[in-house]
Formats: sequence, structure tokens, C-alpha cells
Amino acid sequence: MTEREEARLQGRKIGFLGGGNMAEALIRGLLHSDSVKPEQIEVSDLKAERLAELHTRYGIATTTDNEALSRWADVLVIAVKPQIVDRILAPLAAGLAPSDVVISVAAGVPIEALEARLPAGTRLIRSMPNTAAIVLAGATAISAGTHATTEDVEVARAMFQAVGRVVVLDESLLDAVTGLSGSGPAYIMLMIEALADGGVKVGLGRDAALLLAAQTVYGAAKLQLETGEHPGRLKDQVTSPGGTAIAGLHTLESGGLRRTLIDAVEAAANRSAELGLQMSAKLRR
Ligand SMILES: NC(=O)C1=CN([C@@H]2O[C@H](COP(=O)(O)OP(=O)(O)OC[C@H]3O[C@@H](n4cnc5c(N)ncnc54)[C@H](O)[C@@H]3O)[C@@H](O)[C@H]2O)C=CC1
Ligand SMILES: O=C(O)[C@@H]1CCC=N1
Repeated sequence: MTEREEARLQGRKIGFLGGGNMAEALIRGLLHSDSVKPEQIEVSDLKAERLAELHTRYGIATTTDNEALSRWADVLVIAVKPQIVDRILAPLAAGLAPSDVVISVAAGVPIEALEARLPAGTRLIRSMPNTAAIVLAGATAISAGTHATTEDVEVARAMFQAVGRVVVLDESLLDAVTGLSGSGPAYIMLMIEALADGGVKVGLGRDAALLLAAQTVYGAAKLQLETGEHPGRLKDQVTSPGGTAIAGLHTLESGGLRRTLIDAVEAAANRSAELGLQMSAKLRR
């Protein structure tokens, strides 16, 4: 993150409404990256036990009062499950100032639906991060709401850039992002587990197999990101004529790995769109 981006977060009070997996990934990433101090973060949640855990781990303030959190925060991150977003928005109105920025991470909940439940003119950003934010390797897409300023987009960009990479996209593409990078860590974990199982099947110990599987996925991703080379070319560099890699690749092609991955992204994107329609209908009621 550049100094300019870091400066965008300086002194901002960031409130997380909902202290679950995604909120913790962002909090931990933000604190590890040193772009915010624990005094700049507060979390609200229904569960006192969960709040105590977050306080102990990160030294951040906590509350069970969502409205008090919205009063305190300059940047309010909505990090509850999509299904309950409709219930938590209206009570926040009294605590929101016109200069506050609201950032939603809720999968599938459209800007239009969120804005319908927030005070008129609320500066809103919709985002789709992923859990790799916890190790500063997140992938996030953000879209500006109707009243968000360029500066608001930059504040959101700085927040997510502190914990990984960011793209700014039109909202119409966020279901696609949810299907790919938002849900993607789950797909890759399945692959790491399966690769390690493969290693065990051919005689490796479980620990060595898991380490080699995870490091291979990490290294391959880093190789593509840092060289910017087409993945097909990088694949060819591993694949000698009549060699081992082509034998493995042939098996993956026979099993339909590419088609299955494409279908998985599409299925998750469709589910995100479906959730969005349900949420929109609920929020307009
Ligand atoms: N987990 C993931 O990989 C990703 C999640 N998201 C989005 O992040 C949001 C949160 O997801 P997770 O953190 O996975 O869920 P989670 O279930 O781990 O966390 C949600 C938290 O909200 C709290 N909560 C429930 N009702 C509340 C209320 N009325 N007031 C305050 N807190 C309340 C719960 O006690 C829980 O701690 C969802 O909208 C999801 O779509 C987005 C990208 C990736
Ligand atoms: O499955 C879910 O609801 C969340 C949204 C994006 C990733 N996981």
C-alpha cells in the first residue's frame, strides 16, 4: 500500500457490524498491515462471547449496540449474513452522519436494496472481499453506490488494499466476483486437500503432503501474478514431451476439471444473483 493510501485510513474510525469470519479476516489484516491502530476499530455483535474473543485477540473495542456503533464510526462495514441485512439497516439511521461511509460485504445484496433501507443520500460502497484478507492476500471487488464520492471509493480501496488486491467494477459484475474470488478460497482448499490426499496415496506422510500441496498452489499463483505470463505458457514450461506432467494433465482433462471449475464459478454466481433477488424483494417490502 502506498503512503497516500495509508494516509486515507489515518484517524478513521472503522466500525464492523457483525464480528464473524469475514469481519475478523479484515480486522486482522488491517492490524497486521499496520494501516490502522486497534483504537480505530470497534465491532458490534449479538454474541458477548464472540466480542470478548475479538477484544482479547486484537485489543479492539466492542459493543452489542449496533446504533451506538453507527454513531461512533466514520466508516461502517456491514458484515452480517445477507439474510439478516434487512433487519439491521433501518435501526442504524439515527446514528449515521451525512459524511459517514457505509461499506457492505454482504454477498448478493444489491446497492439499490441497501439504499432503500438506509437514510436518503447515504454514501454506500458494495464490496466482495474474500477470507485471504486475513493473511494480506485478499482479492476484493468494490462498486460505488449512488451517492458515494470518488474519495469514498478511494477510502474503501485503501481499506481493502491494506489486506490484498482490489478491483473497482460495475455492480452488475459483483455476482460474478462472488462466484469466482469471493467463494474461491473454498474451491482451492478442496484442491489442496485432494492434492495432499494424492500425495498420501503415492506414499508421502500427511504433513509433508499437505505442505507440498499448499506451497505448490501458492507458488503457482505467485508465479503467474509476478510474471504476468499466460497460465498456458507457464503450464507448458512444466510439461516435457512424454513426461510426468502431461500424464497428470491428461487425467485432469479426462475428469473434466476445467469444465467443472467453470461450472462451479457459474453456479456460485447464479446463487449470488438468486440471493440478490430474494434480498431485493424483502428489502422493498
Ligand atoms: N466468509 C466469507 O468467505 C465471505 C463472506 N462475505 C460476506 O460477509 C458477511 C458475513 O459473513 P461471515 O463473516 O462469513 O458470517 P459469520 O456468520 O461468521 O458472521 C456474522 C456475524 O454477525 C453476527 N450477527 C448476527 N446478527 C447480528 C445483529 N443483529 N447485530 C450484530 N451482529 C449480528 C453473528 O453473531 C456473527 O458473529 C456475509 O454477508 C457474507 O456474504 C463476503 C465475502 C466472503
Ligand atoms: O457462501 C457465502 O455465503 C460466502 C459469500 C462469499 C463467500 N462465501
